[in-house]
Amino acid sequence: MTQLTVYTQKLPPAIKRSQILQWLSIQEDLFLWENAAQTQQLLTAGQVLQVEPGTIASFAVAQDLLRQAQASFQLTASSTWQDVKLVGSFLFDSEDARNGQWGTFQQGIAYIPQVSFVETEDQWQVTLIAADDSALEPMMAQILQLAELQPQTLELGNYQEQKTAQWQDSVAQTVAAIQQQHFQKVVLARTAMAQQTAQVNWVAVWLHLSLTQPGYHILLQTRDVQFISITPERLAKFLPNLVQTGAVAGTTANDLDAVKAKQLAKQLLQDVKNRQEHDIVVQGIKSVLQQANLQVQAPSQPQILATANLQHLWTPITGRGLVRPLTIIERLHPTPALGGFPQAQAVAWIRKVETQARGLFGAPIGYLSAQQTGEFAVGIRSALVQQQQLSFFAGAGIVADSDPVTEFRETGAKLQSLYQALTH
Ligand SMILES: C=C(O[C@@H]1C=C(C(=O)O)C=C[C@H]1O)C(=O)O
Repeated sequence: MTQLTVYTQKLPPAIKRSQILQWLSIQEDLFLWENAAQTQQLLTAGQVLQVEPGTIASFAVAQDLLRQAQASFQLTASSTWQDVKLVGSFLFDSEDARNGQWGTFQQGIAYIPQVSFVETEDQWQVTLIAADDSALEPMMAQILQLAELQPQTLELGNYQEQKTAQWQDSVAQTVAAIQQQHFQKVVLARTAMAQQTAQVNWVAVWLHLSLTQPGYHILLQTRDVQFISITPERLAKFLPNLVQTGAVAGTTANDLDAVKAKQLAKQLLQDVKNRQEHDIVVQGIKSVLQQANLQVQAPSQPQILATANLQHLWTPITGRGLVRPLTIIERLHPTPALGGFPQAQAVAWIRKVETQARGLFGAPIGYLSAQQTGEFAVGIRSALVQQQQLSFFAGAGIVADSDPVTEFRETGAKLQSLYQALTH
């Protein structure tokens, strides 16, 4: 095997993000990521090290890719292991036999990209992993000459949500199972479909989301299949000896009128059912961190996390100590915000009552450097795009006193989040 070297350099200040995006839009295998605070961006193209074909991108396989990278890549004076990143998305439930419905993404996806652009604190840098750096200067020259990419919205038709009666029945069945004490909480997902009526540049759509929507902005594209998300939810951010995670669960509407929005937030903070739903997630996450021997800190009361059309209860949670990122992710996922509690029983129930495989929906999506720093979000407010067809997914936490009609409305609003954001 040719020796691969990690070349990192600062970008010339004249290069604009919209030119990088223009260049990316003519590349293959894209991973575009921007955090919710818009302080970090990671935009990548190509793959240099990937999971063997036919193998599930499990947490162990991902860890092994990073190990292989460290064993075989060479650094230069200006690059560090921080510049070598694994990107991708794991599966929500790798045991679901129906994941084949997700085509290109049926095994999840994890790889080390060939070219990565990273922005931290207003400074862009590029990393190329290759046999030599001869491609780097021509690439910079090409990007500098490109026009700025303009944002694009999507034209969608034939929007159809999963049938009401069928879904409300599954909520009622779940409530009954909870009342019989099989589990305390289960998150049930609902789907919607729509057709793209015009061709679009997905990088330009991602740019539109980045310019108009709160939350993370994530696009995964491989062989003309896309997974796109504007999730508000962090699964975990990893810094040396620190993991920052949190519980996002409990939902109400948002409102353009600030007074009304505040009123809705106040009601949500006082709502017994939502607080209970939220608390199950807080306890679930805390106990995972404690079992990993981390020192856990969290405020005793939730705060509000707002998206364009919704408001959620949110409790930030940190763990300090010896952090092994992929082990933490493996244990956290799915948190009771997406699976339920207890975890194994909830996931088995989801597999039984939901009509489709979740694939990447609700799964950890993000990046991790060879220095074990990085961040994973929870892939909600998301859609899979296959041959002009978009499949949207949304879930709601079901507890003992959930009402099927209210939960139906909540999933409807969540399904609408990305639909509205893509088309307006
Ligand atoms: C499952 C989703 O959202 C999750 C469930 C929530 C809830 O039940 O209140 C809130 C935020 C998310 O953790 C989704 O948006 O699809």
